[in-house]
Amino acid sequence: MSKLIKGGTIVTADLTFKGDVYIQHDRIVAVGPDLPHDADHVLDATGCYVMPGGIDPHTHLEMPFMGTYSSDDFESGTRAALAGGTTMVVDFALPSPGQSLLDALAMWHNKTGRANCDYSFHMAITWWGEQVFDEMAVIVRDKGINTFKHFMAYKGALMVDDDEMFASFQRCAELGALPLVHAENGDVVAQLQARLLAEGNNGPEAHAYSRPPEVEGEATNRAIMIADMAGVPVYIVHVSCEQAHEAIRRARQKGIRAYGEPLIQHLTLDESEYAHPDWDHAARRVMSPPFRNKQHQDSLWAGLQSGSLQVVATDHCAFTTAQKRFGVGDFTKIPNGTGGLEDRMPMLWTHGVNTGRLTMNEFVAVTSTNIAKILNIYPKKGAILPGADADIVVWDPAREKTISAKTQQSAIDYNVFEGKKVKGLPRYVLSRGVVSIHDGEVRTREGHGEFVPRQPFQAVNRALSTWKELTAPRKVERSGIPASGV
Ligand SMILES: NC(=O)NCCC(=O)O
Ligand SMILES: [Zn+2]
Ligand SMILES: [Zn+2]
Repeated sequence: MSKLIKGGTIVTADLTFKGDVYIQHDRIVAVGPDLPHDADHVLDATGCYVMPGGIDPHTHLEMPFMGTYSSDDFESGTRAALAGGTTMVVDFALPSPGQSLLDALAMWHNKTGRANCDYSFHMAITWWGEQVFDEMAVIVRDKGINTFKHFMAYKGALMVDDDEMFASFQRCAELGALPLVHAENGDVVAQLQARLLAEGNNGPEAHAYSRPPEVEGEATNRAIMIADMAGVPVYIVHVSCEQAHEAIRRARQKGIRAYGEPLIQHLTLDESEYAHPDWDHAARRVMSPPFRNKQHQDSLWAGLQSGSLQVVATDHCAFTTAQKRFGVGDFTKIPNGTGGLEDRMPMLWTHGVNTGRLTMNEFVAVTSTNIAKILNIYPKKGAILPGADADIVVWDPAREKTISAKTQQSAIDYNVFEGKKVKGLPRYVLSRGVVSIHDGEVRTREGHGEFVPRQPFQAVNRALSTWKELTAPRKVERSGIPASGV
């Protein structure tokens, strides 16, 4: 079965040119001007940009969290992803304390039977011991996972301490894996939460008061310094503020390989949402870190423009209004998380490309190609090249809509972007060659999604260990040692 995407402008992370894309089965086989018309299906891309499908490296589908499960599963979540131009998601396998990493991974694989697009996993390190140390090697060498997530927050649940993090980061360095970090100082958050509650501050706005930017900036800097001491690169998820961005920027200027991932929510929504008089409105926007002010947003945009931040994700972790109401009277019980999978690409195009904050090529870089390279799956993903998977979005810059929960794919009953107008939407979305969005209509295929294995890193980890070895502390050999003074 062959397909031809005809008459569009191909936009990649580094090139923009007129051309067609020829697909056979699930792969791109040719890219260039005026390719032959003999394909089984021709998709008209006139007036459109033909780009690599988006990759969202941060989702929590059907995640057990705060006494409930996030409400989008791998079916509705990947359907929402495709509707918005995202053709691959990377979710998190979360072992419970004491649980084998391999058992947790098997549990997460069991959730994916109805996935509509390709997916992969990060493995979370939620506890530490010899078993975890040993199983990390199996995860990397046999299970196709090269990233390990560490939560510095959620004290008493997912949080790990510095000791555990340093041990795990060193293991990542040995295995050619990349540590990911949720950087918030969980001890300080816990104290601030208790103080706010004691003062009678129990509404959703107190969630934001309990997680000021300093909590994130301190933890980000600590994670980066620990990674540097362990001799491993580090990827900071959901960077929301200048303090965290500044720590990443400063580290990068010193040659440290630190990556930063802002979310579309933090780029486009601000803290005023928590002051809304409607409790539900504010609680639906409770996530960690919380939304910030305009200065922090400007910092994140500047980071994407200058390259100090590399990836835009969603952290899609969707809870219904009924679930959010678990926290009426106690903001610490509001399940943390928001949706965004369907809206990431249209919102970033509208607020990034249409405003001149991002070029189209930068858009492709931060939604797809950069993370494909960081995760070691480029050019299978994140590229319009012969041999690449046919994960493609045909993007119509003139297509418009107003975001509404009534028309969304996500299973929840609201949308944090409700009422926002977007200009720039998919005309077609192909998931490994399957036309899943056809002229805006959803034609996803349940079970089509496949696990994408990822090989351990070679170049960066090897370069870092070579440098660490060269600069390691060495004993000074002395010829004459004076006798002890006693
Ligand atoms: N971000 C959030 O509030 N919920 C999802 C879990 C996490 O990433 O911290
Ligand atoms: Zn997080
Ligand atoms: Zn997350």
